Amino acid sequence: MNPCTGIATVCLSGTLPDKLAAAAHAGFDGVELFEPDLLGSPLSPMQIRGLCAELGLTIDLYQPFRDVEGAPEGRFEATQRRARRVFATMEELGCDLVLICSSVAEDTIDDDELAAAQLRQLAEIAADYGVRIAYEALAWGAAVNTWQHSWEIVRRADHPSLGLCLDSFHVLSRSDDLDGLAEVPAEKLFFLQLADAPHLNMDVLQWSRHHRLFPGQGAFDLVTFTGAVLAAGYKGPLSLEVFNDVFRQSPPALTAVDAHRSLRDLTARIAQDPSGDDTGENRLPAAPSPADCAFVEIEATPSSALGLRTVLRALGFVHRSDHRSKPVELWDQGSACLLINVTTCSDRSHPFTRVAALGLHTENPQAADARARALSLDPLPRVIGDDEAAMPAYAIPDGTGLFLCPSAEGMRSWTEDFAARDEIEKPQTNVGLTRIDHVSLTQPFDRFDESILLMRSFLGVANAQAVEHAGPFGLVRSQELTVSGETLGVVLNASVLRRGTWSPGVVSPQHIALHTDDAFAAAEALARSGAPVLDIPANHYADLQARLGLDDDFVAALSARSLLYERDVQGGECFHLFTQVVGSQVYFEIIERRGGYKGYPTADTTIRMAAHAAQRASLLRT
Ligand SMILES: O=C(O)c1ccc(O)c(O)c1
Ligand SMILES: [Mg+2]
Repeated sequence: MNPCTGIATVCLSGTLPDKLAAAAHAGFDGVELFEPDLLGSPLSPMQIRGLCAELGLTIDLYQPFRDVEGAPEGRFEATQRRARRVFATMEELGCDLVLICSSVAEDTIDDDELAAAQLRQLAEIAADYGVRIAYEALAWGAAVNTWQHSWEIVRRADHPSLGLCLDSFHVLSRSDDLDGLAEVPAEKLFFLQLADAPHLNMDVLQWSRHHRLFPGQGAFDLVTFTGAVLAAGYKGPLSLEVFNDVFRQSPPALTAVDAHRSLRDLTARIAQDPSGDDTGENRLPAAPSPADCAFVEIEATPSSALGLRTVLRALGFVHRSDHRSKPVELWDQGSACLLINVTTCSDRSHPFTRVAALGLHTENPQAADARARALSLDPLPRVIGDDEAAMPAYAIPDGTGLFLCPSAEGMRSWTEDFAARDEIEKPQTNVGLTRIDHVSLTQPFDRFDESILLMRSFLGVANAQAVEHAGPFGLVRSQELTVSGETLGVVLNASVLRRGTWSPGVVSPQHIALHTDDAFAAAEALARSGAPVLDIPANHYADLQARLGLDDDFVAALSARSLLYERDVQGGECFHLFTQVVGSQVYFEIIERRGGYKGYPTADTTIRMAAHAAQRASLLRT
C-alpha cells in the first residue's frame, strides 16, 4: 500500500494558482477541482491542465453537479445537456472522474429505480467522453444519505462508468460504519474523500461545511475507516475534502503542509494498526522518545533579563556556565536546566521575555530528524558556530524552537558548547527543584489544530481530551501531550475565539512547571528568598475545603503558602504554586506529585488566570 495523496481545492484559500502551487509544494500528487475554482479562473481548462502538469499534479476529480438523481423530467433533461458541456471541459482538463453527490432538492423523487436509471443514463453519456462518475451519499441527502443506499443505486444502475465515492465525514458523522464494504467489488470504489471532525451535536450540514478537520485533528476514527476502504481493494488516491472556516482564510501554503502531514501520519498509523497488513513502507522513522527535557531557553532583552535573573535566583537556580560564542547563560538546579538568551536583535520596542526553545534529550536525533522531515516540520533557522553541537531543530507554529539533544553516550553533548564560569555563586536558597515537569505554550488561534497534530505526530504520542478554561479575558482551549512517560509534558493553549484588542492581560502566556519532591518546603524557601509568588484569594480556599472535605489546618497551610491542591480519581495528589508573570508573558509553576498523580492540574486554572489578571492589573495601577 502506497496510495497517492490528493486535496480538494476547496480546502485552501486564494486563487486557483495559489491553491495548486501550495498543494504541489506540500507534496500532494493530485487535486479535486471544485467547479467555482475553474469557473472563476481567467485560465482556460487547457491552461489549468498545463499548470497542473508543470506542478506535477493530476486532476483526480471534478465537482460540478448537484441534484442529479431522482429529478423530475424537466430538470433531468437540463442536467444531461449540461453534462455534455462539463464532460467536454473535463477532456480538456485531462480529468476523467466526476463527482455526483446525492440530491438535496426538495422535489427529489424517492425512488431507487428512477435514481438508478437516471445515473445509468448519465454514465452512458460520460462513457462517450471517457469520463467516469463517482456517486456520493451526502449525510443530509434528500433520499439517499447512507453509503449503503448509494451502493444499492450504483449496483442497480450496473454501468461500468458508474461507481462509488466514499467520504468519511458522511459515514462517521452518522456514527455509521463500513460493515458490508467487503461485498462491494473493488473496481466500484472510484474515489475516497477523507475528513475528520470534532464531536459536535449540531445540524450535520453546518457541521460539515464549517467544522471539518484534517485526519488526526478531530474525533473520528480514520485509521479504522481508511484501513477498511484500503482492505476492500480501493486503489485510488487518499484525497482530503475539508470545509473549514479557519483554513479557508489561512495562507494556503501553511494549510497544505498541515494537510499533507495529516495524511502522512494517517498512513503511518494504519501501517501500525494490528488489524492492517503492514508492509512497513508507510511507517515513519522512530519518534524522538525523549527521556526528559534537556533545557528550556528563555529569550530576554538586556533589561528584562535583569528581572528574570532575580526570579531565577529566588527560585534557587544557579548561573553555572555561559555559551562559548553566544550571549546565552545556563542556569540549573537538580536536572532542570534553563537558558537565558539575551537578545538585542529583536524588533520589539518594549522589553520582553519569552520561552524561545525546548530541548529534548533524544537517543537517536538522526532518526528523529528523518521523521521530522517526513512530517514536513519547519527547520529552525539558526547559526551554528565551528565546533558546536549541530542539533536538529524545528519551529512550531508559535515560533518556539524544538531542539533534539543527543543523549546517548559517546555523542557530543550540547553542554560542551558552554564553559563553566570562574566563580559560581552559591544558590540563594534551597528550593529543591528536581526537573522540568511540563511546559505550556500558546499557539496562534488559526494554527491550533495544526500545532497539536504536528506535535502529536512528531513525538508519536496520543492526545488527551482538550479542555476549556474560562479566563478573565476569554475562553482558553488547552491540549495536554504527555511527551515522556511521567516525566515531561507539553501543554498547548489557544484562545477559543480570535482575541479582541481590548484585553490588557497576558497576550500569549507561556509557563514552565518545575518539579519538586516537597512543595511545602519549596514554598517556604520561596517565601524566604522573596520570590514573586502569585497570591491566591481566600475565596478559593473556603470553597476547596468544602468541596474536598479538608481539615482546617491543612487548608490553612495551603492558603498561607498560596499552594493549590488537586486530587485525581485514583487518589493521587498534586500540590502546586505559581509565580507572578515575569516580564511580558512567562511564569513559573512549582509542582509536587504524590501517590502517582499523573495529569496536569487544571481544576484551578481559572483561579490562577484570574489571579494573574489581578496581579497585572495592580501593576498597571501602581
Ligand atoms: O457540502 C456539500 O455540498 C458537499 C459537496 C461535495 C462533497 O463531496 C461533500 O462531501 C459535501
Ligand atoms: Mg465529499
